[in-house]
Amino acid sequence: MSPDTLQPAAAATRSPSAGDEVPAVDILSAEKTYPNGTRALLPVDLSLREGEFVTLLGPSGCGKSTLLKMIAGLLEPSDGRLLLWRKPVAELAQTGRKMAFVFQSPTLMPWATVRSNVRLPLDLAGVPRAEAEARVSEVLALVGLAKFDQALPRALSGGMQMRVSIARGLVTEPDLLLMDEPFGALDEITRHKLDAELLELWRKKKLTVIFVTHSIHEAVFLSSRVVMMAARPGRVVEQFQIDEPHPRTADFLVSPQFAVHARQLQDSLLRASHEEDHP
Ligand SMILES: Nc1ncnc2c1ncn2[C@@H]1O[C@H](COP(=O)(O)OP(=O)(O)OP(=O)(O)O)[C@@H](O)[C@H]1O
Repeated sequence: MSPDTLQPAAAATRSPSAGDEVPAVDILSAEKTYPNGTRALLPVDLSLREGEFVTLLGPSGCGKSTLLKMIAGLLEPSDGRLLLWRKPVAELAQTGRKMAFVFQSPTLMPWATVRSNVRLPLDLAGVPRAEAEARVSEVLALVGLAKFDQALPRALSGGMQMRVSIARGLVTEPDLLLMDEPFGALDEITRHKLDAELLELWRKKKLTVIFVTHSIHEAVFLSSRVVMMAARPGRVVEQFQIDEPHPRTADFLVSPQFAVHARQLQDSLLRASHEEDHP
C-alpha cells in the first residue's frame, strides 16, 4: 500500500476532528436502508476539514448519491448521525454557514432568463432586490456568463447551462458545495474546462466541496482526497490523498504524478468492483 493510501480503519478514526479545528462535515456511523429493504449504505464514518475537496468515487449503485443526499439533509439516515460544523444538518443555520447542492441536470426554469434563474434562491430567501441583483451580477461574472444574463436557458449550450446551475449554487455564498456528477452529461472537452473553472472557484472562495463522479481522471484532477466506495451493499472501502500543488493546469493531466494517482484509483476501483462480484 502506498503512503498516499489511508486504510479504511484510519478513516474511521476521523483524526481531522480530533484537534481544535471544527470539522465542516462529520459523518458518524451513518447508514441507509430504503423502505423497500435495499441496504444502500453500511455505516459510514467520514470527516471533512474546512477547505477540503473530497470526491466520492465508485461503481454504480455504491451509494454515492445516497450519502450526498444525507449530507444535504434531503434524506434521513436509518441510523447514525451527520453533523455540519458540529451541528445536526437540520440546524445548519445556527452555525452561520451555508450549503448548496448542484445536481447532474441543470434544472433551470425554461421560461426565465439566466439572471432570474440565478436569483431564485435569493428571492426565496427574501433578499432585497438591489442586493440580490448585485450578487447575481457578481456570480455571473465569476462563471463567465455576464453577457448572457438576459438569455433564456434554451439559447445556451449544455456547458453554459451547467455554469448557470453552478452560479445559482454559489449565489447564496455557500461554505459547503455538494455536487452530484455535475458534468457527467457533458462532452470531454467541456467537462475539462468546467473542472478547471470549478477548481479556481474552490480556491478563490475557500469552499469545502463534496463531488460525486464516475471519472477517475476528474477525481485526480480535482480532489484533495478521494473516497472509494463499493456496492451491494454500499460502503467506503479506501481513501486516497491527492497531495499535488495548485494551480493544477493541463500540464498536471499529463504528468507522471497524475498517472501514478490514476493508476492507484484504477486498481482500487477494480478491487471495489471485484468485491461486488465476490462479496
Ligand atoms: N429511493 C430509493 N429506493 C430504493 N432503493 C434506492 C433508492 N435510491 C437508490 N436506491 C438504491 O440504493 C443503492 C445506492 O444508490 P445510489 O443512487 O446512492 O448509488 P450511486 O453510487 O449514486 O449510483 P450511480 O453511480 O449509478 O448514480 C442502489 O442499489 C440503488 O438502486
